[in-house]
Amino acid sequence: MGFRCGIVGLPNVGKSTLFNALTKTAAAQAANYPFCTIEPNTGDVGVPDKRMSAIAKIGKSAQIIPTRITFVDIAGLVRGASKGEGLGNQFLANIREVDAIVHVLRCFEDDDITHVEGRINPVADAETVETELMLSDLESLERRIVGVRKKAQGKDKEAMAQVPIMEAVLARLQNGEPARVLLASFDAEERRELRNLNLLTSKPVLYVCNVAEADAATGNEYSRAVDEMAKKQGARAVVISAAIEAEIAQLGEDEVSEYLEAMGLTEPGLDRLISEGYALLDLITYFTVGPKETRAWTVKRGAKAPAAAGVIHTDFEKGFIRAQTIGYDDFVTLGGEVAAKEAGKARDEGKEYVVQDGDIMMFKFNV
Ligand SMILES: Nc1ncnc2c1ncn2[C@@H]1O[C@H](COP(=O)(O)OP(=O)(O)OP(=O)(O)O)[C@@H](O)[C@H]1O
Ligand SMILES: [Mg+2]
Repeated sequence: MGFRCGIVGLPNVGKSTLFNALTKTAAAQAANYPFCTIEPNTGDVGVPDKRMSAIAKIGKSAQIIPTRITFVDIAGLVRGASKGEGLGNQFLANIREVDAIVHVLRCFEDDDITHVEGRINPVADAETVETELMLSDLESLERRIVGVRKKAQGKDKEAMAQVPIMEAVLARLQNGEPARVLLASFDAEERRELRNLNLLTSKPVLYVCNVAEADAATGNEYSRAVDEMAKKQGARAVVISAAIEAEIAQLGEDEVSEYLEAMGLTEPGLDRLISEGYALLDLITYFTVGPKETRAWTVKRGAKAPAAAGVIHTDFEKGFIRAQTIGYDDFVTLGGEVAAKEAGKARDEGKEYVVQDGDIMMFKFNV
């Protein structure tokens, strides 16, 4: 399955440059991982997590294996995409299949690199793309609601629950607002209904300001304008120079820190991008520790212990008995499993336990 972030934006803004850097870095970070069959523009990346080295040191693990998420490099969109312009239809179909959107905005000036609108204005670019997504949602909802209303009149329970959600979204879209603005006021049930509609504008968004190399450390006037816009939407934005990231991806491990320092950076922008993408997907991490490896596993926030066990193996979920659980802070402060047990900080958790980010878990199961 895997959780997927789609890289979206106007043509020629740096999406593929970023994607290539992402996937190259990933290969370097976890070379011991078997490579799954990968479609041309889909790539798995390891999620950097500083907690893992602390755990591995205490657990004397021979290896560190990060958890992974998937990035999808999607074709550039142009004005009119929702009416099939450019690669519009395919582009929109590709976005429908991702869980979250990484929206790349051109925030660098360079006369040699064509901008489809002939000027640099990332906020207007974001609106152009968002408008196409909204138009596409609007068209699809207007089409679907006719049938659902009919069913609701026939007292179909599912349809009766869907109609008010669809109407609320339609009202927002007609007002030029994306479906995601409704999430804040929706309860869990309404959110599920909204998610089931699988609209483009209900997916969470992260803005990436692709700046010139010289602006990577500080951002620039363009990225600050994007920041403002993101804040108003309750979204987040990161500043990255895809050009720098592409450069870093070519370097050897020992050259990276020197290069970063020369650029005034403390960490690769990609690490931040991956972490933000992970947060966007509403995922949390738990760990397993042993002499062989310290390993990170991903679950949806709110997942219970058996489901978490099932991420490792379906048998762990089917035969779940209990999970020995140590909080990350306890594990690190006390200095490992034995000490945590002595201090009474190794909890036996049952089927109803909601996994917390950073938990160190060991499952007891029986098949
Ligand atoms: N931060 C940057 N500074 C300068 N040039 C950049 C930067 N980021 C990308 N570029 C350049 O912009 C051009 C377009 O990049 P890229 O092919 O990655 O765009 P794209 O968004 O994938 O385009 P398309 O939608 O057409 O696939 C490339 O020549 C790339 O080197
Ligand atoms: Mg591209």
